[in-house]
Amino acid sequence: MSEPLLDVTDLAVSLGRGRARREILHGVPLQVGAGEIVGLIGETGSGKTTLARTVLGLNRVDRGSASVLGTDVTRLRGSRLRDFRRRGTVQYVFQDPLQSLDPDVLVADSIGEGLVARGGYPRADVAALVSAALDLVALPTALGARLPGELSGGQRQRVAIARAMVLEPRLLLCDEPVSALDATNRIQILELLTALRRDGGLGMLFISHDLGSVAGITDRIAVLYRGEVVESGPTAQVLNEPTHPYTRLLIGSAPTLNGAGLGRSERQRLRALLDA
Ligand SMILES: Nc1ncnc2c1ncn2[C@@H]1O[C@H](COP(=O)(O)OP(=O)(O)OP(=O)(O)O)[C@@H](O)[C@H]1O
Repeated sequence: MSEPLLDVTDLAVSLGRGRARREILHGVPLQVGAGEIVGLIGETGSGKTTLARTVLGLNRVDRGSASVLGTDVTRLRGSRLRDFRRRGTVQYVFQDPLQSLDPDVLVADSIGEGLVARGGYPRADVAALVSAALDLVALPTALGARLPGELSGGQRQRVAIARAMVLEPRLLLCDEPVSALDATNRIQILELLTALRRDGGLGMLFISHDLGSVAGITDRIAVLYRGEVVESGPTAQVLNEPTHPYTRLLIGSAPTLNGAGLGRSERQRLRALLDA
């Protein structure tokens, strides 16, 4: 890999106030290269979203760094952080597209919002770029005249992706982007994300609790367990030769990945190993 798009080194983050404050990430390493899709897999509460939010500059860190194209986002404050966000180099796609789409704002205006905030685009250019972004996610321009509530779940997720892509990001943080979708939409959105990566140097961090849904599209996988990356490597290697009990448990719990799945006693044995 040449210089990584995202280079996270020894990242430690604490959250919460007062006596409830505790360390969530304990020295995490993670890299995403240009044109690469990296899966960040872990159970609920393992710290996946915390890591993504830190890459957006939303969390203070205890130690370590999170560099995007050589800029350590964790050190940016005030106007430098606002400039970084406005540039749109890193974009976030949520599990629930309604988190990024205002229900009272027309789809086209939602998609164009980031361009307007960036400034310097005549109205006609915004409209053309919004139309191109809708086309990129295989939606008709006419759909821009609707409200998010007038779309299907799959269409809404496409709009959320268009809203991210219109800013020509270099890195897309996809946080469980298909978890709320039915099987058909899930496959279509995964295909769309794979195509977006193919067409340029876009890197993606694909966050999921479900190894099965990311195995097919990721180049590499990092397994996050209780705030630590316990295993990482090329996807095939992680799937075929898992070294950590938690990874073995994940693979065993995804029957589509290994045929039969793990028996109950083997699952119990691995859980006991983890709890030891
Ligand atoms: N603002 C906050 N203040 C205190 N604790 C927090 C805060 N945000 C998250 N946490 C805690 O940090 C831990 C990690 O949360 P995070 O959302 O990063 O996990 P996750 O792996 O993304 O989980 P999920 O798959 O359920 O989204 C959890 O124990 C959560 O309760």
